[in-house]
Amino acid sequence: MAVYTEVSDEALRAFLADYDLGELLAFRGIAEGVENSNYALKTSEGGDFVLTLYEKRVDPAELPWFLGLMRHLAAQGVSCPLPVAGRDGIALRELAGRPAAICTFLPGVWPRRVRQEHCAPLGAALAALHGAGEGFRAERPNGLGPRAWAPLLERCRAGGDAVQPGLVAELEGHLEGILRDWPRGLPRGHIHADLFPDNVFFLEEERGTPRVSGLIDFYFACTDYLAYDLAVCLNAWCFEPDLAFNVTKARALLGAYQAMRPLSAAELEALPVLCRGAAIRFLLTRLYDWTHTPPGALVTRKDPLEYLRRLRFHAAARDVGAYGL
Ligand SMILES: Nc1ncnc2c1ncn2[C@@H]1O[C@H](COP(=O)(O)OP(=O)(O)OP(=O)(O)O)[C@@H](O)[C@H]1O
Ligand SMILES: N[C@@H](CCO)C(=O)O
Repeated sequence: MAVYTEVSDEALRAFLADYDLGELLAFRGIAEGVENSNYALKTSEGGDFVLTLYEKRVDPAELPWFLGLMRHLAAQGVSCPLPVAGRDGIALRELAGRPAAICTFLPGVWPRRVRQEHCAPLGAALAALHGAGEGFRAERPNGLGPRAWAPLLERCRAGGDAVQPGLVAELEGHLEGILRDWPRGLPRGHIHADLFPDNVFFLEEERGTPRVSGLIDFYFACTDYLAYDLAVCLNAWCFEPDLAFNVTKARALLGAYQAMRPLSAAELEALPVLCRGAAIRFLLTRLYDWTHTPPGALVTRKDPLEYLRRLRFHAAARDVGAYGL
């Protein structure tokens, strides 16, 4: 459930008076997502939009960077939400006491069950995203990169072993190895950093071939190793519901990505540790939410232990051969 801030009909109509979008025809809260409040809007002049009210976990000072990146990517042909400016040219505004922006609504649906056929289009879309990011000059450090992981684990220390006995010690062991092996000097650029299935929309083409129709939720985007984005996707897309790794999906994802941007020898060599890093990043943020969210809160907590299974898989991977290459 992700409508934390309620917006009244009157407040929304007053807000829209500053745009050239005509009359409000319909609006509804969107239940998905965990970070921000989202509403779908229909207006008489513009069609369909998404109104986002940025909740506590997004730093308002960073919003111009995210919106600027989305504007840049859209101008480069990436299908991503395009921030819509008011009549004064400003897209980032305030509504119900929160920073707020209207963006274009993207067609398609995200895959509830990832099939092998989704993975090649995903790889191509990721490579296109990385190419399109070139030329956006401002950088944003990855606030959930390697330097953040030890402090996050520390904050989970008190509650971690209640989730699974021995969890904190096991994670300390993994983290030490990840930080020791973390690569230096890989190609960098702007990465999405959270490209999970619920952030990628598809339209089904004839004969069941899916086509990516849009990428959303750029609020973890940052400037980091490009191959780390692939590691995030390998974790999020290539494990089955029983947490078995699906090497065919990985091969499709990596093959389509490499057809557009071949990985260097150093990136290939680093892939297993990048995957370990991506797994511990999501494990730790999930563990933090799991141990710090009061029962009955609106936020849907995600299972951190799914990422422990992934982490163990990557830790056992000797080299890139484990990913089908
Ligand atoms: N531009 C868009 N076009 C169409 N639907 C959108 C758009 N932006 C958001 N949505 C819808 O809103 C839902 C939640 O959006 P989003 O994933 O950005 O939420 P969030 O709370 O910011 O993020 P998180 O996934 O991190 O919880 C999406 O699953 C999608 O259904
Ligand atoms: N994609 C994240 C949540 C929100 O970014 C996860 O699954 O843990």
